[in-house]
Amino acid sequence: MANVFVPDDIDFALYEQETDAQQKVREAAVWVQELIDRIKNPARTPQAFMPWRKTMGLLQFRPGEVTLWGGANGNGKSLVTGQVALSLCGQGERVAIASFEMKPIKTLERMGRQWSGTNPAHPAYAGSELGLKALIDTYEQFKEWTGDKLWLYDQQGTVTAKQVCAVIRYAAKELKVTHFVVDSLMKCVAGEDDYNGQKLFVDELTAIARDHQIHIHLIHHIKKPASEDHKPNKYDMKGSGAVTDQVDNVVIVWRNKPKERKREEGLLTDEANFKEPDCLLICDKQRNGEWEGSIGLWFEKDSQQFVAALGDEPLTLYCPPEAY
Ligand SMILES: Nc1ncnc2c1ncn2[C@@H]1O[C@H](COP(=O)(O)OP(=O)(O)OP(=O)(O)O)[C@@H](O)[C@H]1O
Repeated sequence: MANVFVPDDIDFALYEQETDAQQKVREAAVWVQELIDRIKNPARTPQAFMPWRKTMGLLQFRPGEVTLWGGANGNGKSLVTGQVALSLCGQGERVAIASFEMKPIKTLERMGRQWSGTNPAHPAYAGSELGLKALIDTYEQFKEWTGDKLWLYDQQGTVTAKQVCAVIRYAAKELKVTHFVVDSLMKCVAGEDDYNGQKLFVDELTAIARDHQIHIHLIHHIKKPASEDHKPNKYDMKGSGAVTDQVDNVVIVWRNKPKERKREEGLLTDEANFKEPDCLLICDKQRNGEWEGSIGLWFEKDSQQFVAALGDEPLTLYCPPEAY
């Protein structure tokens, strides 16, 4: 299974130093030369995208940037970012996840379902020797596939911002990780009203991302909305407003509870089920990209995946999206 690294095994103190001051003032000609070089040699830099073909080209997870993933409790932030992480691995990226809310085994249980596209607890497998063998084979493949692609940091509860930054530096330097997922911001600071702590932490994350040329995905909660019908935006984030100012991208995961209510009440028509997504990814900021907007997704329960249209098969996450 994926590599798990724990605080007891590694001396993270070695990675606690502040980011070195960078040489900040340089003549513009240095960068103009870089533009000339790019024109002369427009070699395509590797790009990291979201897993769905319909999202290709809309939002990129660029090296040196931080993406803030926001949403209310239970709205699917961990599931979406887990699926994105698997897809990034499929695109050749090396990903580490530090969830201070969920144990690695639980994170991997969900990601295993997403990767295999199936629910191992499905009654179809029960009592079937062939079914059991197929499942074990699939999970053996999952284990092998994750080997040089996926790492999980094993520590739950509250940590200090300094510790988290050290873990990310370690992962970038020693494990050559290119994407780091932190779940979630509030576990890394003193509290919801610790505005300065939040600002300093996110500032440090942007510096680490830039210095190590990795992408950091930071999960964050929104303030309790007045109604679940409200589609949040970047101003609904908990804590300091500076957080959204500092990050490069903001994506909000909104679960369509009004649709779920209609279904429970027997009022959801086939047409509405087809037209209305189960989840919206609302991109409310993309500093270095032109697109902002919403992406509708449907929840596929067995695989715990989000798919692009009602009835779509789960995605093959071990391939890059263009291969689907
Ligand atoms: N759009 C959806 N439709 C149906 N079920 C959903 C949807 N989104 C999430 N869920 C369910 O909600 C559960 C919680 O999802 P998840 O843990 O990803 O939320 P979260 O936003 O990370 O929550 P928290 O903020 O509490 O960590 C999932 O196990 C899934 O079953």
